[in-house]
Amino acid sequence: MAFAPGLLAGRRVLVTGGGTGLGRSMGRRFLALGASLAICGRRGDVLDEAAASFRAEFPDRPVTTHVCDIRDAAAVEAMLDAIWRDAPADVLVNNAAANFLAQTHRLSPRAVDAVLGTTLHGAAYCTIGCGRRWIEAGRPGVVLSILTLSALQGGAFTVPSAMAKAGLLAMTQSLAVEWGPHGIRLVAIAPGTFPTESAVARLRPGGTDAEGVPLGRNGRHEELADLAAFLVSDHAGYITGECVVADGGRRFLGGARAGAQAMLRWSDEEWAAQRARTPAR
Ligand SMILES: CCCCCCCCCCC/C=C/C(=O)SCCNC(=O)CCNC(=O)[C@H](O)C(C)(C)COP(=O)(O)OP(=O)(O)OC[C@H]1O[C@@H](n2cnc3c(N)ncnc32)[C@H](O)[C@@H]1OP(=O)(O)O
Ligand SMILES: NC(=O)C1=CN([C@@H]2O[C@H](COP(=O)(O)OP(=O)(O)OC[C@H]3O[C@@H](n4cnc5c(N)ncnc54)[C@H](OP(=O)(O)O)[C@@H]3O)[C@@H](O)[C@H]2O)C=CC1
Repeated sequence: MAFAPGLLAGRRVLVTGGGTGLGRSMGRRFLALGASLAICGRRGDVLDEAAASFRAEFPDRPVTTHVCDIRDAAAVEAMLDAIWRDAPADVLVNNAAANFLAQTHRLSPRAVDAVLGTTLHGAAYCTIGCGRRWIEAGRPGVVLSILTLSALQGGAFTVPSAMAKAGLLAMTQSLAVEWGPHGIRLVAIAPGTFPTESAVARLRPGGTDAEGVPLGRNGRHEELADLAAFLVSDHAGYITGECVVADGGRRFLGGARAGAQAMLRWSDEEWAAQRARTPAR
């Protein structure tokens, strides 16, 4: 473990979509670092299985589950009321999202709404609900939103997701100003490829090689979880409105000079040949 075991001791963290994938990996890390955890999602059986696994590994750490479709603003309010009845949350992680590959000109209105409803509106309902409670109680708080590279550079064939994640970035930057005086921080992570069952099935039907990643591999869940733990901890207490990219350098290669991708695979001999071809002054 990279951090002091008590890094998040006493913190209550709500992770939306915390029953699967990256949300589950982050929740597990928060528990290991001393936090208590609330997770939500639409499928109760998935949440129960994740909670049972957490409790088996961390028997002294409180874990609660909340069946909630975050597209429904009233359901989000009911969930937050239930959490706050126990004790106020300190950290919200906007992780739940919806996405699939599709040609944009063929998307139906319901398809657009399915992605925006969860990824943008749902995260907004959760953020505003937590922020209002923190401000009314004079409590500090942290909101971490999980974005994607497409929030920064667009995302062909996942356009509603790119639009929603760009909206969350704008929310992060805007509320860092508006809520800063209340002691509320907003931060974000834009992950590259971190294989999960759901993302592979929806977005990489051909599997996940690390083509186009300068570091030559996909991200590991523990790397994202460690970054998330740092950002929500007091060690990041002066960071707000920022988005940290964790992509193995992928976006810089995308914008790199022509041929850079092939040059990554050049041997020492090919580099020597290139050196020899370079005219002296
Ligand atoms: C490791 C590999 C990763 C590679 C990453 C690189 C790629 C780009 C980076 C993107 C980063 C973002 C990643 C993620 O967000 S991963 C998380 C993905 N997880 C989820 O999406 C989970 C939740 N998703 C869902 O529940 C469903 O997929 C859905 C979004 C469809 C919502 O389900 P719901 O039951 O509410 O909706 P319906 O099934 O009724 O459908 C609603 C309308 O949407 C249309 N639809 C559904 N699927 C598609 C499709 N594939 N193409 C086009 N349209 C689709 C459906 O037909 C409905 O519309 P109509 O009623 O008009 O027919
Ligand atoms: N994996 C990757 O490589 C990348 C992932 N990301 C981001 O990371 C996050 C997690 O993705 P990942 O773990 O791969 O995917 P998952 O599909 O495993 O995670 C999505 C979670 O959100 C929940 N969820 C979906 N819709 C709703 C809803 N309407 N209300 C409540 N919960 C909902 C799902 O549970 P349920 O279906 O039970 O509701 C699920 O637990 C997402 O924000 C994604 O955009 C970003 C870049 C790359």
